[in-house]
Amino acid sequence: MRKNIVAGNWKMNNNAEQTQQLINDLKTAVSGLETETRIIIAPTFVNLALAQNNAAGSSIEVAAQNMHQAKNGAYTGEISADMLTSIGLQTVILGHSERRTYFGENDATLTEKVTAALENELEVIFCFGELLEDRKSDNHFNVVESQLKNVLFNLPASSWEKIVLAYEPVWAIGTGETASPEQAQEMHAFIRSLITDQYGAEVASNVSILYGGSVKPNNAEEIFSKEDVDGGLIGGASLKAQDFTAIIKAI
Ligand SMILES: O=C(CO)COP(=O)(O)O
Repeated sequence: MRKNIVAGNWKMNNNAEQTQQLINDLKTAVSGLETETRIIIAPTFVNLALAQNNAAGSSIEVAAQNMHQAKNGAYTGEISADMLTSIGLQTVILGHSERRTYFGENDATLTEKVTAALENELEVIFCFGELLEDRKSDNHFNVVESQLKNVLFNLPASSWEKIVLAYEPVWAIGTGETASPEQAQEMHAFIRSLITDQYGAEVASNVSILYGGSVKPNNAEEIFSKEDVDGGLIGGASLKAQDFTAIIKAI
């Protein structure tokens, strides 16, 4: 079911003490909020169980930033879907551009990861988006279309209940440069039209499509006001309780 979501991707930030502190601050900040918006935070692997314990009883959900596609085995340093679900997690972020750029993840690996996550009944926040050169060469729609088709469009329609999309133009991540609300809406409408063509209007209208890339308290409201933008995946601004809360309130 399509829902507004504000998710914080903490990336490689916050040690155990900082994780506890930020969650405590967030809990206080969101406790009085009358909101239907789902609030998700994605701390680093080593602090997931701690975060899960700290967030218990609040409206804050905890997600992982990544997982390995194999069930288990000789993959030093990796984490499986089963390990995530075993500590009560329900959601994993997959396909972030930093994973693609620095760790060589591609459509083939991501297809395996999405399949493994869904087999373990994890919800997937699937990230994708074009590079600056793609946008400059007017190739951004083609890039996004192939990223979605190659990984997600072989899934059965029923799997889409467990998919959240996060459009993150790479040129807007951590740069302070956001897509304009119009650029975000244009791409989100295009994404929804692709899903309509492949799966029909019902599936398309039920998918939450988040925007990510330099969302801040001062631009969130305008971006979120667009019809096909169902919230955001927030990096830097999710590391401060006050900023993250302001973004949640902007929905
Ligand atoms: O990558 C992002 C979220 O996954 C966005 O990061 P910033 O909000 O820091 O640009």
